[in-house]
Amino acid sequence: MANNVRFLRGGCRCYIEALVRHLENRYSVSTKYRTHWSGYLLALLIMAGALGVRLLIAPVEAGLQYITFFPAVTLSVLLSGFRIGLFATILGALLATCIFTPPYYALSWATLEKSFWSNLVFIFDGTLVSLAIDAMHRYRLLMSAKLNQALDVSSAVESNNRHLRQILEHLPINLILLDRQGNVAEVNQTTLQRIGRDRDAVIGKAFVDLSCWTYDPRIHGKIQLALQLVQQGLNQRFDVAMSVGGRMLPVDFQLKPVYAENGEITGYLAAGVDISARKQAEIILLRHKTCIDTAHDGFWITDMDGYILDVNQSYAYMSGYTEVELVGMHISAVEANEDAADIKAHLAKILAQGHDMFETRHRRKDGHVYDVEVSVNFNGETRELFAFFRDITERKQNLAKLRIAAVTFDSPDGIMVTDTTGIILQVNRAFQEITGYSAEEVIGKRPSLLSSGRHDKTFYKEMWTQLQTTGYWSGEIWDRRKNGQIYPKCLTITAVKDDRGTVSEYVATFGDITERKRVEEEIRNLAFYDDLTKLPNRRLLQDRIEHALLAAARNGQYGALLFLDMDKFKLLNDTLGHHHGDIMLVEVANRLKFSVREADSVARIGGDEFVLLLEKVGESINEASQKAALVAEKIRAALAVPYHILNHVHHSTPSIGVRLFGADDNSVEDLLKHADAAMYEAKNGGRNQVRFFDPDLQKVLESRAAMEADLRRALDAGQLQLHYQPQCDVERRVIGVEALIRWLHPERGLIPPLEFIPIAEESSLILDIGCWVLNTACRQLAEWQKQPSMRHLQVAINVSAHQFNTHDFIKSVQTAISAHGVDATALKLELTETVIVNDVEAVKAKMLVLKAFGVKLSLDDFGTGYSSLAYLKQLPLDQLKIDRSFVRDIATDPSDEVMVKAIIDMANNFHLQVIAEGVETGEQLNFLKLHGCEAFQGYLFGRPVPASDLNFMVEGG
Ligand SMILES: Nc1nc2c(ncn2[C@@H]2O[C@@H]3COP(=O)(O)O[C@H]4[C@@H](O)[C@H](n5cnc6c(=O)[nH]c(N)nc65)O[C@@H]4COP(=O)(O)O[C@H]3[C@H]2O)c(=O)[nH]1
Repeated sequence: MANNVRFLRGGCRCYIEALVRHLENRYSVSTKYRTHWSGYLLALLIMAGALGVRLLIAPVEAGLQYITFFPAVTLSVLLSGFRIGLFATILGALLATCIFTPPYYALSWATLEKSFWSNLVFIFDGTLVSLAIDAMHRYRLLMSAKLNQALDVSSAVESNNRHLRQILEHLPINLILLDRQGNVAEVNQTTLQRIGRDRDAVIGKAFVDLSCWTYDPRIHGKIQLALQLVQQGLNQRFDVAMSVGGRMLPVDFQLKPVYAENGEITGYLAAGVDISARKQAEIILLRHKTCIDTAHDGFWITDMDGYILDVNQSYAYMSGYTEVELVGMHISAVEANEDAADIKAHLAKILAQGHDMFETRHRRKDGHVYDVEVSVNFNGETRELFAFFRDITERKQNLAKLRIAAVTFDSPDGIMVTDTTGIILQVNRAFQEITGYSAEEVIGKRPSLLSSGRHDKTFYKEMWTQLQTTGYWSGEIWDRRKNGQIYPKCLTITAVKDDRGTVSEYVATFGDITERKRVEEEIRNLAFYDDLTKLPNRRLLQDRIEHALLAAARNGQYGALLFLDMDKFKLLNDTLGHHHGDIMLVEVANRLKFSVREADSVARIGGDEFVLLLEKVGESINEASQKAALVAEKIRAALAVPYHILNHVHHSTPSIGVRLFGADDNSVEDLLKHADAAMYEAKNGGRNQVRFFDPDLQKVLESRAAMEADLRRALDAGQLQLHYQPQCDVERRVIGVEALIRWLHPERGLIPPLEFIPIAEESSLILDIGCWVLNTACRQLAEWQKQPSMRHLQVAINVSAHQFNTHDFIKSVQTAISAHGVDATALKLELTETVIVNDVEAVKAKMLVLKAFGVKLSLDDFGTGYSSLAYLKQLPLDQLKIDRSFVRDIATDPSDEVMVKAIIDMANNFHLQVIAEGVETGEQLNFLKLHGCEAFQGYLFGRPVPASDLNFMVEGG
């Protein structure tokens, strides 16, 4: 039972809930509603209720049964709509038929028929009522919906306005509405809050006078201008700083006119946006841009294809292009190491890995290439490449320098680095090799460790003083190796300065110059010593004389210069050869060295000329002369001892000239010249002698030297001539001539050969002159041989010993003969006895060759020399010439008479022709004829004349 009650209660509650929902639906604002089962149930209940009430108040036969159901139908329509109303109507018709149509409470076909018209009317009415009520209901609903809709719109507008106002009030924009005069008409809350004023305090105030502008005249000006322009209908935009709570807020204001519907300007709207964030962003952007622009490094942005989009000033400066030129340029225009294909590949690599850092080289606008270090990043958002460039040319150069420095440090020169106090910091391998000390042994020590002790404190003090003042010292120094050996080194010390110019280290570079010194010594020996005898040469002698002169001036003592020349040395050289000559010179040098003191100097100044320098030989001129004479004599004696040279015994003596010198003398050259002059004097005086210098002699020698110079020029200038002196037979017929040289000096006139031939003999000039004479005489002979009257003449020419002894003398004679085409038998060479003084065999051999050509040989000046008769026997001579000194006094001096007779006899014995020269008188001629002389030469027959004059002489008889 309880369960049944609970079930019923539950069912009722469900039904009631359903009913409520039904009614809610029914009276909802919606114009639609759905027919629900609860509506049918409700209609049943209402119909049942109406039936119950009818039956309670009246019996079934009371009639008006349809009125019973009419209100129920109406209620059902009202509550549940047309369909339910129709349902209630049909239900009412059925109930009325069944209950109120007799027989009551029965439903049959008959009752249905009986109540057909009543039911039809009822159903028609019910349907009509249902339709009417439903239509009314629907109309109400529609009206109500429309009303609701209208109500909704107006409240939404109001709400929107409120909302909008709220938004405008609190929008973070300063909104200020101005009237036409520029006074504030309305202002939003944001602005009021920002400027810290009430609305009332602001409304009506001039916009330009608002306190937020901080009375800055520039801001006022800006606003005034904007107001003026906006009044002309132009929109304005300006940035101003608003004072907000004590700080300045940047605001971007837009001022626009507000128009009425008729297009008239009714006021202006000023809308200010807080741009502090933007400004901040701009500042940050500016900072970044400034950073990039002012960065020392170059910077650019490129697209992914390598075209430059932006570039900073540093890169522009670096590349030499302007920023404008660079923008749009492709990387390949500045890249020097990579070509376009390489760049493309490199860009792809950077895009793949997002970044890269590398070194390359860029080309400046002027073509100059420089090294750069590149750091590049790919920005995925902008799809751009950001690259920084650093010019590393200097760094590279520094690296190169460092490498060079490292190589230099590894150089064969020793290097030592010390700090400023002289403590050794570093040494290189060469240092260790040269000094013998390892790096560990010297680092931390002082360079004095290497000192040899050869230099005193002053030396090192001066070195450091120079280093400190100039930062550099260079010189030679003696140091000691670890093994104790002292060696010379060439040292350079350089002060190294830091960036501030303060000395930070000293670098000493040195080389072991032991070998160089040795070579230098060798060169010095070559330069200052004679290679053959190892004696000082002229240069060193001059140096020593200079010192001796200074010493003489200081100590007041005299010194002496001995100039000596070996007599007949040239002869030895020419006859036995230079090797013999050299051996003799070495012997002479040794004898000289043994003959003088250690302090004295012996020098060889050329050929066979030696000079001895004796210092401190006396305080007075007398004492000095005596001592010098003693030494000179000692030397003369020592050098006069015969020389044994390679199985030959050579006799030679010196001629010695002495020049004393004292405090008054100062010219080295003069001293040497004077000693040389004295030596000549000794030579001229008969050789093997000692002579002291005589000033007059000096003059003679000087004039000889001048003449030698003139003579040298004379040969080329054609100043030499040959004159010819006739040689006659007993019938006084000219059988030949002697060619005699003449010098036609342009200033001094005709110079006889005795004045210049001896000078030429002393130099090699005699060879040139001899060659000229030989050729000139041959040319003349050739001329005469063409003339019948002269053809028989024999031409004699003088040949000096020097000329005869030259190795090519024979060749020169042969050449002259064939060159001029002369008959060699007409050529006669007059030789002096000096030719045959030494190597008789060699002279003989030469003579034989000459004779083989047909050339005749005559021995000139016979009787004046040292000729031995043995020579006469051996030599293939044709003629002897009696010297004119014998002929001159032939009549007065009995010894000359004997001499001439002896010569003629000897010639006859040796089957030699004989000719007498210098025949001036008939007496002399007769004497000579009487004693068998058959040829004559002398003024008696004719003086030497030019060739042209000789023709007359011969032809004229
Ligand atoms: N007082 C005097 N003198 C006479 C007489 N007859 C000839 N003389 C001179 O005696 C010299 C003879 O020549 P020499 O004995 O070979 O002596 C020559 C010869 O040794 C040398 N000489 C001349 N020409 C040459 C030459 O071409 N070559 C060489 N090497 N020496 C030459 O110069 C020397 C001197 O030559 P000159 O002055 O020409 O002197 C010549 C001649 O002029 C005379 O009757 N009385």
